[in-house]
Amino acid sequence: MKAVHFGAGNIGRGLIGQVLHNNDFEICFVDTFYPIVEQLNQDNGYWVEYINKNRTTVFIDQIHAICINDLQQLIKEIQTADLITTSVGVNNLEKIAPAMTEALKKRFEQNVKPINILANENVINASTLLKRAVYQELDKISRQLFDTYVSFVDTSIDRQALSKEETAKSIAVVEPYYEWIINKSQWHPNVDFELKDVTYVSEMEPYIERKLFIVNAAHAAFAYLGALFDCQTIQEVMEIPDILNIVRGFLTENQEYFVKKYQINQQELERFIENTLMRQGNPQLEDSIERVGRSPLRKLSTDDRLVGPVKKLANLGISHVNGVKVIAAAYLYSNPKDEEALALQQLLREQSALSVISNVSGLEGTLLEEVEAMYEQIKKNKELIFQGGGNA
Ligand SMILES: NC(=O)c1ccc[n+]([C@@H]2O[C@H](COP(=O)([O-])OP(=O)(O)OC[C@H]3O[C@@H](n4cnc5c(N)ncnc54)[C@H](O)[C@@H]3O)[C@@H](O)[C@H]2O)c1
Ligand SMILES: O=P(O)(O)OC[C@@H](O)[C@@H](O)[C@H](O)[C@H](O)CO
Repeated sequence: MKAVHFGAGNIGRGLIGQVLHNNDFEICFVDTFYPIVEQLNQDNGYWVEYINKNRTTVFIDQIHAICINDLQQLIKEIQTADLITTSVGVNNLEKIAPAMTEALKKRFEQNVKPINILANENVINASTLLKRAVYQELDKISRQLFDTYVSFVDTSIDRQALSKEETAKSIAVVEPYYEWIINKSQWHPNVDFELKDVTYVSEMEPYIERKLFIVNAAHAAFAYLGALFDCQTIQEVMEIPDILNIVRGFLTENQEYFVKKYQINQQELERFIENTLMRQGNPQLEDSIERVGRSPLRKLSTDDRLVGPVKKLANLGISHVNGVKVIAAAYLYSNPKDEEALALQQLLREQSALSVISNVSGLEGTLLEEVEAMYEQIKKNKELIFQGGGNA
């Protein structure tokens, strides 16, 4: 079988490519970054290195790659594909939609075999977002074809996937742990294979929310609090007890939401949180604040990992004091190499904090005032973030 995967970056190679390879797929990677396309074609594969004691490596073969602007080749690849997957970053889904749509339309001129499309991005319902972008490209007749033959299947993926350069080659570097959860209820009824080594569920919401509001929430909290105190890596931040305290408090607050909303067992959640913290603090990892804190406007948006859970807690009348601290710290994130961080700081120079927080995070009322007050406070004196009964 053949998969066409958009995005040959860290998780594309370090998780999706590897799992599909273990499912006997040949993979065509599609990317905008020519050097990785060239490398994959030169080697007909790539190396994955595990972050374990022996630094075990595995070579993933049956690989080739194309550039996304090579539309004729993309059409050929999608013509014979059994599965389409992505991991390009949420903000790039709209950018891949036109080429993907064009190639699928051509496929359906000759081949009406149904196909599943799985967008694997850190956002709630990434495939549904991609579907929206694809359908914007379609006229009424094509929509009917796509309704019949394409299923957009939401997923949640979890693995800390980095990469390193060795002898001018990019090697995927991953923790052994991973989770790839797929919404079975969206799987096309006439596609007769299932993937192994993944988890199928019938309801996606609790899983993607748990991933985003615990795993990614913790990560982002470490990144933005760490940046405030001039740290370089997540592992370095986790050595600071007062910061660890705030993040633990934030996760304990978020845990309450899961208990209330999904009646998930408290002890099970506590184990999940401890396991997350252990994974993120893995001393063999060196995960930069710059990577984990990338795109702060996305991470501060209304349904994402920081504001999403805090809004829900506020609506339920549950304590969210640590969440407010983390959001305020995120608003102070500045990094000249990150376009969104630059844009965020520019906004804060041009407008009042109240109006920026309201526009970027969609907050209003008391919660908006709480975040703004904390932002102003720690902007004057960052040590104040450790005051005020912040430990949940
Ligand atoms: N790295 C992780 O640990 C991890 C874990 C879980 C989920 N994710 C999610 O997976 C996605 C990818 O993350 P990553 O860490 O692999 O990022 P990355 O930057 O390493 O990889 C993204 C790849 O997509 C390519 N790309 C960008 N725009 C494109 C376009 N228009 N067409 C084709 N290719 C394009 C880039 O060139 C790059 O190779 C993100 O949504 C991220 O949130 C990452
Ligand atoms: O990829 P982002 O920018 O949404 O978030 C950065 C990290 O938190 C993320 O990549 C994690 O490492 C990953 O989601 C772990 O599964």
